Amino acid sequence: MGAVANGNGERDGRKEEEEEEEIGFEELGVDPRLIRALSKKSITKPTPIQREAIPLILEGKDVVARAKTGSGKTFAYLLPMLQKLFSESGSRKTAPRTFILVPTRELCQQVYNEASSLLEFCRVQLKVVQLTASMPVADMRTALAGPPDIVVSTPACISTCMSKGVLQTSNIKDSLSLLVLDEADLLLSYGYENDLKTLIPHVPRRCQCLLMSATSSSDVEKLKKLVLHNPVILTLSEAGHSDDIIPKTVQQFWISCSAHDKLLYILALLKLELIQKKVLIFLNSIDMGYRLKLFLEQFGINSGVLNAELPQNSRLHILEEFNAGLFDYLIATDDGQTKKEQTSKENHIQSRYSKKKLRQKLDAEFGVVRGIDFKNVFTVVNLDMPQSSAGYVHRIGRTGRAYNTGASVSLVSPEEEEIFEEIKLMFGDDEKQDSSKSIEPFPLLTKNAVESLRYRAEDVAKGVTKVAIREARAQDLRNEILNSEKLKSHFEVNPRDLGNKENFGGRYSCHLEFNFICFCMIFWEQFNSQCIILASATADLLKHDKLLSKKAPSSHLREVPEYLLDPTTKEASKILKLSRAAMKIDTKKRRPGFKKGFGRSRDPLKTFSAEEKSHKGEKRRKDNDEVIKHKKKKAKQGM
Ligand SMILES: Nc1ncnc2c1ncn2[C@@H]1O[C@H](COP(=O)(O)OP(=O)(O)OP(=O)(O)O)[C@@H](O)[C@H]1O
Repeated sequence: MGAVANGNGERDGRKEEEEEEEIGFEELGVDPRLIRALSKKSITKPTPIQREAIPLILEGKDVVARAKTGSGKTFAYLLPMLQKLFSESGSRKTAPRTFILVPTRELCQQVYNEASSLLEFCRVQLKVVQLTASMPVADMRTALAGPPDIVVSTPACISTCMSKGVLQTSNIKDSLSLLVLDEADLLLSYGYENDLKTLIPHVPRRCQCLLMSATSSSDVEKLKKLVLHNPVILTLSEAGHSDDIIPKTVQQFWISCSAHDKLLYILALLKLELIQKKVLIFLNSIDMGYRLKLFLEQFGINSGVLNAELPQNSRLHILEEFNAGLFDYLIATDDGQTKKEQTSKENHIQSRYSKKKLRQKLDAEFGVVRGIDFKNVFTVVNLDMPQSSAGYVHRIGRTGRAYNTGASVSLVSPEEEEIFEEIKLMFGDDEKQDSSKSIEPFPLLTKNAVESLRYRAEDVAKGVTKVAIREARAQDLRNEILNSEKLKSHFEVNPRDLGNKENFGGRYSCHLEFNFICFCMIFWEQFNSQCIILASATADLLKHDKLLSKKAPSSHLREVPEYLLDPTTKEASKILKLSRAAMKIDTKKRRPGFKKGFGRSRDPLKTFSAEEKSHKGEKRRKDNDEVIKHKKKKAKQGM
C-alpha cells in the first residue's frame, strides 16, 4: 500500500505501484458479491486508484483521491460505499445514507447507471435514485420516499430539496453516513458553492466524506476545508505532470493552421481517414458545431451534435447511441464556452431573452466533457482549443480510458498559440521529455493532401451560411424536442408497440402441430415486420446523426478521387485501415430492427396509422395464403 508521506496522510502510490500489480479485489477486502458483479463486467483487476482508495474508504477514512482521467475513480468509491451499505441495510433510516454529488446531469445518469448495475448483479435490497434540478418537486418527493439508500444528484438539486422541505435537515443529520463529491474541482466552478454551503452544516461530523477529481485546483482545497476532517490525501500522481493526469496510452498531436483553414484540415483528417474512428470533435461554440456538421454532411460524413441547448433526454440518448457505436463522429460543444456564450448573449440581447429563458436554453448543469465515460473513442480532436489547460486534460481524457489506447489532435490557430503554450508548459514540454508524454506534430497529414481538398472545401464552406447554421440549429432543437415528446406520447397511447420480442418468442417456442406452426410463422412474420418497422421507425426517429442540410449532398463529394491522393497519404491511410481491422474497429452496428429501404424521409410514426397497417397487412396476408396453400399441398403429398 502507498506509504503515508506526512501528517495529513499524503500518499504517493507511484513508487510502490509495481509491487501492487498482483493485488486483486479480494485482497482489498471487497465483498464477493461485488467481485462477482465486476467479473460480469469483465473487470478483474483493480486500477491503481482503486487499489489505494478502497481499503482506506472501507476503514472509514475521509479521502481526497486525485488520479488521471479514465482511471476508475467511480468504482473506487462505489465499491466500498455499496459494501458499507450492505452491512447497514435493513437498519432504520429517516433520510438517504449516501449522497453522491456530481456537477452535471450526464454524470448523474452515468453514476446512477453504474450503481444500479452493480446492485442488480449483487441482488441486494438497496435503493439508488437520481435527482436532477429539472424534476418537479412532486417527483423528487416520490423519489425520496422510503427513503432510498443512495441519492445521486447535483448540489443544486439537494439544496432545492432542502429548501422545499422534501429533505428534512434533521433527517440528514440523523442518517447521512457517506458524502461523495465527484469531479470535486468542477463543483465550485459550476457555481455550486452556495448549494454546498446550504448542505454542509447539516452533514453530521461522523459522516465520511470523499472528494474525487482528476485535476487539482484551489477549489478542491476550498472543498477540503469545507467538508473533510483530517482526510487522507491520496495522490497517485502530482496533478500537473502529463504522465500522470493524461493516460500514457494516449498519443497527443497538434497541427498548426489558420482559423479559416480549420474546416479544410478536419475534412482532410476525416476524409483521408488519417485518424481512427470513433472521433469526438470539440468546439467552443454551438454555432461552430452546426457549421461543422453541415459542412461534413456535404462530403457524406454524418455526425451527431451534443450541446447544452438540447433537451436532457436527447443528450443522454445521443451519448448512449454514440457509445453504442451507431455513429462514428460526435461534435461536442464544451460547456465552458457555452457558459461564455450564455453570458455574452445575456449582455447583448437582454431585451429579447429573459435571463431565465436563456438559462433554460443553455442547461447550466450540462457538461459534455468532465467524467463522461465515452466508450471506444479512439481520437479526440480539438477543432477549437479549450479555454484552459484543465479543459484540455478533461477533453483528452475522453479517450484512452481504462487502459485503452487513444490519440488526440489539436488544430492550433495563431490566435490559440497562447493557450497552447500554457498546455505544453503543463506537460513540461521540452527536448528531454519523451514523446509519449508531450504533444507532437501530427505526422500523417501532408501539405499536398490538404491542398488537394482546398477547392472543394472552400466551395462547400461558402455554402454553409450563417442563416443555414441558424436554421439547422433551430431545426435540430425542434427535432429533438418534438421527437422526444412524440415518442413519449405515442408509446403512452400504444404501450403494445413497445412489445418485447424476446418474451413473445419464448411463449411460442414449444412443439406445435403442423398447421399451427404455419400460423405462428405467419403471425411471427407479421409481428416481426411490425417490430422491424417499429424498431426502425423508433431508431429512425431517434437517429441523432440524421442530415440537417437543406441542400442534398452532391454524390461527387462523397469520394476523394484517386488522382488527388499523394502516395504518402495513401500509405498512411492504408496503415490506419490495417490497424483498425486488427483492432476490429469497423464492425458497423445497426440500429435495432434496422431494415434496408426504410427511407429517412418518411415520418416514422405515420407507419403506425391504421391505413398504413391495413394496406401492408392485406398484401402480406395474400402472400401468406399462397405460402399456406403450398405448404398444405406439400404436407398432403408427404403424408
Ligand atoms: N478495475 C478496472 N478495470 C478495467 N476497467 C475499469 C476498472 N474500473 C473502471 N473501469 C472502467 O474504466 C472506465 C473509466 O472509469 P471512470 O469513469 O470511473 O474513470 P474516471 O477516473 O472517473 O474518469 P474521469 O476522470 O473522466 O471521471 C469505465 O468504462 C469503467 O467501467
